[in-house]
Amino acid sequence: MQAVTLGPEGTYSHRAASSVADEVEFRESVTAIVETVADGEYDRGVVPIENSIEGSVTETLDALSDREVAAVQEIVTPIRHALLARREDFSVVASHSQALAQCRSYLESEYPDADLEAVASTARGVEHARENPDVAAIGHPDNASGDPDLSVVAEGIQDRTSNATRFFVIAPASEQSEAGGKSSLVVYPNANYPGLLLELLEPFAERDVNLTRVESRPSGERLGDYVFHIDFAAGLYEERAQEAIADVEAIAENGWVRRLGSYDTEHVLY
Ligand SMILES: O=C(O)C(=O)C[C@]1(C(=O)O)C=C[C@@H](O)C=C1
Repeated sequence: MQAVTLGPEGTYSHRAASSVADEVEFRESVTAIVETVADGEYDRGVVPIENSIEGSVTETLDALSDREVAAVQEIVTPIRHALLARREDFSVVASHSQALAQCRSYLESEYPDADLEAVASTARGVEHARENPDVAAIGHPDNASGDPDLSVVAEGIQDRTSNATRFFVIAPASEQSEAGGKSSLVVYPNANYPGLLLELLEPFAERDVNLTRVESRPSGERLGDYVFHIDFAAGLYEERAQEAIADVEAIAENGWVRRLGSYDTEHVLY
């Protein structure tokens, strides 16, 4: 199967995508990946959702509320970052903003004077480091293999050894499934009153459905107006999930509820 993910070659997304697809193509942004899968150009896309240190990948959440796709699998993978450079006296560290944030304490203590440059992906940062000896990159250590000019200056530089990122494997909306141990919803209530969030969550608590994540993102419509991303540990085939969603739909009657579908989790090591 073919999948599209964040490029260029060598990103963590590429590694995650390789576990579900034998052919991987690249795009420059998560939004472009979600768009191309929503349009049916690709059967599968792989996008980062959330990191154990830095939290949600907000561009992904926003793309998932703007476009209709299905989440058909969840991939959880440990993230062990390396510092890659042509020489040890660099002045700039380039990487994806998530990776820079995951190594914040290390960079502050070891390279307090370095300028941090956020680029489209870790592998894009590696390209900069290859081209410019003043630049070091944060990425997977294998990005240095086969390149005699690029060395691994340090390994395991993430601020916690438990660092892990969760990815969604996405598919066109028609492939939404009811089978799986977890499910995701995006809810826009288009309302704002005391107790709204409590009301949205109660249907799950009442039916003993465990919520695994609740995230709010600004709707962009007006200040204080939110879209909620809700993940829970039940399949959409289950009566308790269907009933909870029916309640949520009634509360969000002036807005909308998008089902990303149900999926299982795969833990990938590399
Ligand atoms: O830049 C990459 O290598 C990516 O695949 C993106 C990404 C992310 O957005 O979180 C994926 C995993 C790591 O958490 C760091 C960066």
